[in-house]
Amino acid sequence: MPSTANLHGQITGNASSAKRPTMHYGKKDVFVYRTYAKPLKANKQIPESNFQERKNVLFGVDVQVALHGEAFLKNYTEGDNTDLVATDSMRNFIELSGGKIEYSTIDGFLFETAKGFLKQWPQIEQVDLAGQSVEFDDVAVEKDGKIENSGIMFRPRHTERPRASVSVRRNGDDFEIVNHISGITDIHLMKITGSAFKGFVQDEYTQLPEKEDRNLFIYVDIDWTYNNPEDGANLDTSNYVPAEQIRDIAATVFHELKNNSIQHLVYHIGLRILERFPQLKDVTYYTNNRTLKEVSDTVDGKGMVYTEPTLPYGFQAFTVTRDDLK
Ligand SMILES: O=c1[nH]c(=O)c2[nH]c(=O)[nH]c2[nH]1
Repeated sequence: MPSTANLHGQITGNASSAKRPTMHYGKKDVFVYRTYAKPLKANKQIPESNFQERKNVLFGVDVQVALHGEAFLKNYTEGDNTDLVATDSMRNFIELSGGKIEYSTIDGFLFETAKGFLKQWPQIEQVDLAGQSVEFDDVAVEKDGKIENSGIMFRPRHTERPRASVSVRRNGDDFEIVNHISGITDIHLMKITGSAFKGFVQDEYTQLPEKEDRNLFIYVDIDWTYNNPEDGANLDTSNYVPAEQIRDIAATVFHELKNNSIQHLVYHIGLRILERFPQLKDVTYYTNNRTLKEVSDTVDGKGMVYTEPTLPYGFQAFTVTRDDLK
C-alpha cells in the first residue's frame, strides 16, 4: 500500500517497496509563511467561477513530512542512530525551502521540497509531504475615500483551505511521484430551499420524516488527482487546477440541482469538475451533513426558524471517475 494523506492531511500507510507494514517517521505542523510568493493564475475561465488569480502575497502552509527507507531500521533494532535524520532537521529543511523555491502552489512547494530531501540525504527512499493552506484574506480598508483591499493587512480564514500531498521515491538518479493528491477542505455550504430527502428505506428503525424540501447544510472536503501527476505538482502551473474553481463549481452545482440527497448532489458536482478539467483523473468527496434542525415556521408564513443540529453527524465518501462521464 503506498502511503497517502488521509482526510485530515495525516500521512498513513507505507512506502510501496517496504518489507514491513509500517516504518516511517517525521514531523507534523511545520508552519511556513512566505510573503510575496509567485501569483497563481487561472489557466482558463469556466462559467461557474470568476476566479482569476491567487495573489500569494501571504502564502501560509501547515506541512507534515514522513521519511521512509530501510536504512532507518537499525535506529529501531540496534539503537544505532547512524543515518537518522533528526525530525528537527526535517523541520529546518522545510522552513528554509520556503524561501528557496519559486512556487505558486502548495503542490509545487511540496514536490520540490520532497526532491530536495532525497538529494540532501541519500539514505531516504521515499518522502511523503502533506500540506494544508493557512488562508488569509486581504482586509478591505479606507484609502483616499475609497474602500479597497489593504494589500498588506490580512485576516485569517478558517474554512476553504486548499491542500495537497505528494509522495516521491528515489528511482536510480531520478525521482518518481508515487502519489499526488490535490484538494480543498471545509467548504461549508447551505442551501435553504431546493433539496429533498425522501423515498429512503422505511422500517422499524426509521424515525426521520421524509422531506419534499429541506434546508441542506454540508461540510465538504474535495480531493482530486491528475492523469499526469506532474501537471499538479510541477512549478509550471500551465495545467494546474486552482482549488478556487473547484469550490465555485461545487457551489454552482449545489445552487442549480434539485437534489434528492447529498449522495446525488456530490455525484453531479464531481461530473461537472471532470467535464471542465480533462486533465483530472478523479474527484473524491468527504461530506458531513450539518443540516439545521427545524424549530418552527415564522408567523408571516414565509420563513422558518432553525437551530444547530445535534450529534451524531452523517457522512458520505465517494470517488467520481472519468468512467462515470460515459
Ligand atoms: O442527504 C442525505 N443522505 C443520507 O444518507 C441521509 N441520512 C439521513 O438521515 N439524512 C440524510 N441525508
